[in-house]
Amino acid sequence: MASLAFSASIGRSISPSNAMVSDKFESRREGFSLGKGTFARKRDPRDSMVPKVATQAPTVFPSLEKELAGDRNHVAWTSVRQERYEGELAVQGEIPLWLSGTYLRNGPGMWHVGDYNFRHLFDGYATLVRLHFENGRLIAAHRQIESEAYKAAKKNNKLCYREFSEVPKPDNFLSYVGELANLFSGASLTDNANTGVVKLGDGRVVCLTETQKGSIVVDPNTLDTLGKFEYSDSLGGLIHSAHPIVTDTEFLTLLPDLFRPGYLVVRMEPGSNERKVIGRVDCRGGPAPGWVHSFPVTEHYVIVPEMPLRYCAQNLLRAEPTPLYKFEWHPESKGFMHVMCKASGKIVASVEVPLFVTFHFINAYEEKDEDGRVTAVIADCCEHNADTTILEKLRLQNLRSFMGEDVLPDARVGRFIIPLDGSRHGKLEAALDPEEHGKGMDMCSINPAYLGKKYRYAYACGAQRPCNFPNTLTKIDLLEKKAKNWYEEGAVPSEPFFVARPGATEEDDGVVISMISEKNGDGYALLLDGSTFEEIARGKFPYGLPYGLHGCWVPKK
Ligand SMILES: CC1=C(/C=C/C(C)=C/C=C/C(C)=C/C=C/C=C(C)/C=C/C=O)C(C)(C)CCC1
Ligand SMILES: [Fe+2]
Repeated sequence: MASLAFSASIGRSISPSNAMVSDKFESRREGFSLGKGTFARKRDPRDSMVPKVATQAPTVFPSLEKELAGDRNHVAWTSVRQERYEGELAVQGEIPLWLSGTYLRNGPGMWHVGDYNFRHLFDGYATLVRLHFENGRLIAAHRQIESEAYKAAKKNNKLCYREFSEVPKPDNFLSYVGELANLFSGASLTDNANTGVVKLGDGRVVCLTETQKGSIVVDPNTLDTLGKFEYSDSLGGLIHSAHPIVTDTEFLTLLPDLFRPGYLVVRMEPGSNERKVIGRVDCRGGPAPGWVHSFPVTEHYVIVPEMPLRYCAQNLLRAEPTPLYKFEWHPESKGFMHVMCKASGKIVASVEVPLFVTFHFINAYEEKDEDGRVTAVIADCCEHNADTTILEKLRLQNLRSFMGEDVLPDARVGRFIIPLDGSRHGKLEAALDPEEHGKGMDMCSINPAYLGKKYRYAYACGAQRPCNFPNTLTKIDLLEKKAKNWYEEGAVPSEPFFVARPGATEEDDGVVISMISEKNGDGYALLLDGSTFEEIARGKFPYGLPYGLHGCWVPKK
């Protein structure tokens, strides 16, 4: 397939009213050459207009838009146009002068190799986006992460590693046998670090996914891939939680044990690559540990969720995806919450809870009585009403076929109440009426100063129905049990990320950053006031970016 003819006028300066200045481009999008390999894809009628998008003010293609059915070509679910970009964004509104630093957001942004299109949102090759705020100005950049999986796909023009749902096709039986061996050793698993990005206490910035080998160090200024983050311990295992708890003083994560169902709770110090075991939790139900995409902590405890949606060794081996991918729903195995003391590794509570499905914990804290004794742990999460269908809804075909029907399954802020008095059961209830946020709830953040502590506010994506994906930015007030919602028709916002104002004393004194993929193919970075939840500024990208998952903040030194 031919690469698109590429306008020669790249790397030029244009006026800020044209949405960017001093833009640096490299290879051009789908059907584009990336280094040696060519990622060729069927030509999109809009590709011919790419140079316009890159060099002019917001470009809408009204007649073309009408011709395209539904949201088939929503930019949120379309591979990123080009491998990298950097430029200053024209800003409407005012960026607070105190906002000084870099927001990084990671996510799967390229969903094809050659002519082959991936099927699931989580399969895409990682696209890292950077928003640098300084003196009221906003410089944006994006770049593909150079994982082995991405480089091999570019070089060979085919999928070479096992992604979330995609499996490379073995050329013959012998290579299939080899492939099985590779699976057991982990060699065939992807290192496509497409899920999150964290800043460690020592300043290193690491992109992550659920395979341990997919821990990749990047330069937050240039977005260069610096190399693998190699864990120097011998704890082994192939997978870990995609969301470690990272503070200036520690890195905590969970390593699921698929052979002897359970989890290792491990800790790593800043400056070190060695994880040390705090303790182990044995599963109480099921043939395998529950999927732990994330987990919460309090000041003194690590909470280990045992979700009835469990890893499945047979599904890991399959060539074709099953409805729940590498997982299986085992309601008979029940759901549990375990509480481990961070200092001793002892389990202080292990309770059965109602069935649940969650990917993202919001926060947790210790509830105390009037004498200051801890009586319970409260853990909040984005809970999908114990329904796994959200995984299927996140298939690209479903995301790309929105025709106005309301197909997003309901979700809520699930609040676990875990008593520490030896009770055998814990509770799970909605922390507020889910109607407040349109019964959509995922992709959450809090003020990081409240991590593990009693808190009042959470930011997340909710729903304005009908929709097929969370389409609002939502501020949840857990005290008043109310929500404020930001919504723009047809827009797909990414996870709202809270940055506190230096010196703030109120929990919600700061800004919320999100990136918006618009219906017309455009996109912008959005700043909302953390308290009023009103827009304070937006910076328009030269073209819309695909949806992204999780981010982190790197303050200016
Ligand atoms: C690559 C392999 C795996 C990878 C797992 C990955 C990449 C998991 C990523 C999970 C994510 C991004 C979950 C996000 C959830 C967001 C939701 C529910 C949003 C809802 C909106 O309404 C394993 C499967 C671990 C195994 C082998 C290989
Ligand atoms: Fe996540």
